Amino acid sequence: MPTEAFAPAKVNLALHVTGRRDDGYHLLDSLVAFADIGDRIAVAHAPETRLTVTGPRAGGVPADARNLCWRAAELHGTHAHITLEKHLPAAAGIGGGSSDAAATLRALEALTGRGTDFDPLVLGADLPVCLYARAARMQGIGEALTPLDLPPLPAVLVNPGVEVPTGPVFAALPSRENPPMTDMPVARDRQTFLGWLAAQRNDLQAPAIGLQPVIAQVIDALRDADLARMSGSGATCFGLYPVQGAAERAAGRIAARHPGWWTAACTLG
Ligand SMILES: C[C@@](CO)(OP(=O)(O)O)[C@H](O)COP(=O)(O)OP(=O)(O)OC[C@H]1O[C@@H](n2ccc(N)nc2=O)[C@H](O)[C@@H]1O
Ligand SMILES: Nc1ncnc2c1ncn2[C@@H]1O[C@H](COP(=O)(O)OP(=O)(O)O)[C@@H](O)[C@H]1O
Repeated sequence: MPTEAFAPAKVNLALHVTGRRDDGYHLLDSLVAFADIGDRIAVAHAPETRLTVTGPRAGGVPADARNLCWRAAELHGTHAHITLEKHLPAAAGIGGGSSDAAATLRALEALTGRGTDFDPLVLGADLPVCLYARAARMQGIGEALTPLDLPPLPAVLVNPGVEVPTGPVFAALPSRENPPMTDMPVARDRQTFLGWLAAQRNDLQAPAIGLQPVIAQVIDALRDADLARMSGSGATCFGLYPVQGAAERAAGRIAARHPGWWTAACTLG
């Protein structure tokens, strides 16, 4: 019987780059939320590690040891047949590979009863938050997490179909020492929260637009949202809407105008 796990899309609602370590990794101050859409993982015992990638976004995703799911299983020390049903675009700033690896580890724990006994950072800076899989403030290079309660946020995610590798976007930052997020208000009603969020930033947005100018068109396509911003190192952008129906209508409009883009309505929280 395979054991299944959900790999939700990760969205950086704000992402401040506050410094750089001696090893080149950047210090972050980020508000991370998770969507109710994502990839699906199933694992079953097997004589050796095997990966099958299926689903609408399987194209181009490696099905070998380059895949973070495969590496997660090897580090867990379990031979498994992993099935990855890919719904999220890859190299898109929404943690596809990291969330898949985290879901693989959750599924392997359920299958074997054994947890993760290695430092998840070896699989990437986004692994700790993707293992947590709930809204959090993320600091350090990604290892320091503070849990948060967010109001449910109806949203649209839009990706223009260009892959943006993370390293080159960090390398294109004009400044590596920027102010951290301001203190989040204690009241977490939607209006107060959105007012605060609008005053935060994604420091990777301008360098990513420099590398892929189409990202500016994506933000423009989301101009009727209460707030539109890029997630992670891009190119996926999110727009926040007052209610789910408004998000679904906006997603429909954007998909009709830009049939080549990946567009999805969801709720973040
Ligand atoms: C930028 C973020 C924000 O959540 O998201 P994505 O755009 O990847 O979704 C993450 O920090 C990405 O995490 P992850 O994708 O796991 O990155 P890693 O594989 O560890 O690193 C890829 C490359 O990004 C740069 N990097 C990453 C994280 C960090 N704190 N500082 C960095 O400088 C390094 O050049 C590194 O070689
Ligand atoms: N499970 C996976 N899903 C998608 N891409 C993966 C996966 N494992 C490894 N990769 C590789 O990692 C690269 C970054 O993908 P991804 O983790 O989705 O990006 P990001 O870090 O921007 O969210 C891709 O180009 C792909 O080749």
